[in-house]
Amino acid sequence: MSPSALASGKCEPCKKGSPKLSQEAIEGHYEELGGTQSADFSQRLILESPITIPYANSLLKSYRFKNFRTALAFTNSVGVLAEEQKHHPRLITEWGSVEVGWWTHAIGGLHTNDFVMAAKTDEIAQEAEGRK
Ligand SMILES: C[C@H](O)[C@H](O)[C@H]1CNC2=NC(N)=NC(=O)C2=N1
Repeated sequence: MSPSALASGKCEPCKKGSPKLSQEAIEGHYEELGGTQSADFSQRLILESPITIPYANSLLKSYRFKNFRTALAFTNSVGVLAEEQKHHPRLITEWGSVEVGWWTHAIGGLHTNDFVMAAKTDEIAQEAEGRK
């Protein structure tokens, strides 16, 4: 799947028994997302953390903005997408940046939904006002 294929995907209902992605599938999707990155993005994948932290096995990315207003507008757009797709991120909005975290709490790990949402979030960011 290319980044644009991921971005045009739809989230499927995810229940407790849904399978987690394999390490191989995660790395494949992660590379696909990498194609949409630009230098001012920082994206990292936290996998197999030796300590128990709430966001181990999640897909995190910081998007930078010129001020708080534009960061908040982007946050709200991602929120609208989340409600549409019924898949919800962790959002940390600060002056000049928003950190978006995707993971699937129903399975305690990463699902294709997370990569679909990350690709859609990148698209929103590309159109967002006040990107830095
Ligand atoms: C019933 C509802 O669709 C589920 O609880 C959804 C809601 N949004 C969700 N969002 C995320 N990130 N992970 C989930 O497992 C999840 N489950």
